[in-house]
Amino acid sequence: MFAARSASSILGRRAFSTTARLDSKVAVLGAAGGIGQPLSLLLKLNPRVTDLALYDIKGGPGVAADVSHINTKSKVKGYAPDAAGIKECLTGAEIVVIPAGVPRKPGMTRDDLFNTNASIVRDLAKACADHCPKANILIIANPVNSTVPITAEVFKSKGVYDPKRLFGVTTLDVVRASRFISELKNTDPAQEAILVVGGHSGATIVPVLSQAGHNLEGSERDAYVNRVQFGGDEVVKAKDGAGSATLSMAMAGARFTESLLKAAQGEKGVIEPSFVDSPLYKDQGVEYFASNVELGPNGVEKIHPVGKVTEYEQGLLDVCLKDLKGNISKGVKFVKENP
Ligand SMILES: NC(=O)c1ccc[n+]([C@@H]2O[C@H](COP(=O)([O-])OP(=O)(O)OC[C@H]3O[C@@H](n4cnc5c(N)ncnc54)[C@H](O)[C@@H]3O)[C@@H](O)[C@H]2O)c1
Ligand SMILES: O=C(O)C[C@H](O)C(=O)O
Repeated sequence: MFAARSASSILGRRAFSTTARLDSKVAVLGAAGGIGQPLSLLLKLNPRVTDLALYDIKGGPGVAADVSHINTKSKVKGYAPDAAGIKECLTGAEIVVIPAGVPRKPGMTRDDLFNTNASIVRDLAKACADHCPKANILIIANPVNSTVPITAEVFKSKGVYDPKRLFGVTTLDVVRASRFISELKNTDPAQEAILVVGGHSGATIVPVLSQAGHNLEGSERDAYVNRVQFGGDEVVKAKDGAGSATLSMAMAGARFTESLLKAAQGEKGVIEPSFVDSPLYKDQGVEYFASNVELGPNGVEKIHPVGKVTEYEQGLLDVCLKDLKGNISKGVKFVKENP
């Protein structure tokens, strides 16, 4: 079990169980990409995953052959981009993780990816609705604030939408928020649980530091919030044209998948932040919102409210809600106009 122990230490506070009680097929769409490859590796190391199905428009079978040599029990299969390939890949999947899509280059916003990624996600969502309508769908492809509504609209149009099973993966924002505060406070980042709410881009990412008992003031607070909101840009800039966060995102995606599997296998009290179809701000016209979500055997079990915020955090939330509304309606409109 060397591999499993290594993975648990990679994932910090979330240690893997060594006993899987159910068959759990996980499919990765975009498996040969910068995120897809390390994510597939981490999923191969997770004993809760019994079948790993790896699909990409290019290179899925190669990644699968490579990962399949790792001496953990799960079966691995790679799929080529044809109708039979995606059908077989998705059939029986309990979880589908979607990092397929183009990443940012310096100077771009996530919204600049919309024109390319909207149709990629729409088409993959159609395949999921056709071949695994009851699977939990985890959207990593950006802009998440729009690609989640796109997926929902596709599922609605096919009459199989279950709001409890669609998740925008915002875990990386929480991972960053805990890491960045630990750098300021000299604490163990694995023990820091900073709530991050809203969405997944710039001003829609709202860290609620006050609830974690940390008090930052003035320019230090502003710099912290800015770093959490624009952590993705830090990586895009450092990679200098070679893409965006891949390794930290793979860790975050593997952590979210592990949490869903734990909850599906009966563990109680599993909570992860996620961008979901949420009642919290529907009265303000915001249909999807990220907050802490308790996971269960049927996906979303309970959506936690944001809770008490400071006046400063409320100001961040107000800006977030305005931006989110536009991002969401852009995704909805796209599917209506390009079904
Ligand atoms: N949610 C987050 O926190 C988060 C974090 C990092 C990156 N991302 C996003 O994830 C996406 C992927 O990033 P990356 O660095 O892995 O990019 P990448 O270009 O390295 O990989 C993308 C992969 O998707 C594949 N692909 C493209 N179209 C496809 C299709 N129709 N079907 C199947 N596969 C397809 C490509 O062949 C490629 O292998 C980007 O949109 C990026 O912005 C999101
Ligand atoms: O910044 C990006 O474009 C990728 C991702 O959304 C991130 O937060 O790292």
